[in-house]
Amino acid sequence: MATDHESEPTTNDAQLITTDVQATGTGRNGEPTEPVVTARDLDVHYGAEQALNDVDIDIPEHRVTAIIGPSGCGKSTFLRCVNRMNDQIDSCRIDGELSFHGKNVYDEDVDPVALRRKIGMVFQKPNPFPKSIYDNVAYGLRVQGMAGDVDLDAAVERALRGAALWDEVNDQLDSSGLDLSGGQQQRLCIARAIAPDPEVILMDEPTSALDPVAASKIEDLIDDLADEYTVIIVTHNMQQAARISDKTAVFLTGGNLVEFDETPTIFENPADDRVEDYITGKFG
Ligand SMILES: Nc1ncnc2c1ncn2[C@@H]1O[C@H](COP(=O)(O)OP(=O)(O)OP(=O)(O)O)[C@@H](O)[C@H]1O
Repeated sequence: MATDHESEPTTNDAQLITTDVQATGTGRNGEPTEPVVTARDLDVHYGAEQALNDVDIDIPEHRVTAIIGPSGCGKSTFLRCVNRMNDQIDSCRIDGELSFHGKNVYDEDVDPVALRRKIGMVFQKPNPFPKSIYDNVAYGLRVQGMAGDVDLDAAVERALRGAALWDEVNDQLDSSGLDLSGGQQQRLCIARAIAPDPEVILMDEPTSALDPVAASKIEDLIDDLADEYTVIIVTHNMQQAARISDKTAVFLTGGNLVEFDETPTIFENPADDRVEDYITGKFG
């Protein structure tokens, strides 16, 4: 599948991408990787309430990064900062830096719509539109003004294959997306997110509304997606984080990121006692 890395950047892409970022991690194949999403001194407030406190993190490309922590510690807030979904919350104030390829996404010259083409999102509850399966997947391309530039049928098929749904729906593309099972609906939402060929996919508890079989299919899919995309997933399920992620970030109360490391290290040998207490169930 052709990726954005291979295509010429558009003006909007150029506003988002700089190359002055150092390689800091290693990918699944052991090769050095660049951070794709970086936070520095990131503070988020809703009115007077602080939701994130001085967060620093470098999220590597083509890996699955899990964000875990107790309820209210700021996991979803962090995720929403990455593609500026918090813009829609009037009381939300962001200080510090949240960068995508070294460019602060909150700079005035960043277009949030172009940013969200590069950084797609999948939510907790499957939320297909009351449209056909085909139109659900084509939606992202149409809204981004890309539908005239690509072979739409091929792009829809590629996204449905990428979301491991094509074999189940290829003979019913005109049926409503709402008629699919919950797990299929969530894979349809993943197809919708990957159709515009983003670099990063944000997932906010994408399996918590699904039965175990459907959840397991999504977990397998997330593993495959990391070959092509950088995945950042918020999950309440620590076993899930341990199963599917390469790196894990642990946020604790007060919106503090207390530890970020390779997932086996976090679960088997965390540096911070509070993380050990949290993952062994002593609190949270
Ligand atoms: N739209 C909002 N308006 C005001 N306060 C908010 C808003 N969204 C979140 N908060 C507050 O910010 C803090 C962090 O919330 P957030 O949803 O990011 O945490 P979380 O770790 O994702 O929680 P959960 O695991 O329960 O989903 C909480 O105190 C929450 O009440």
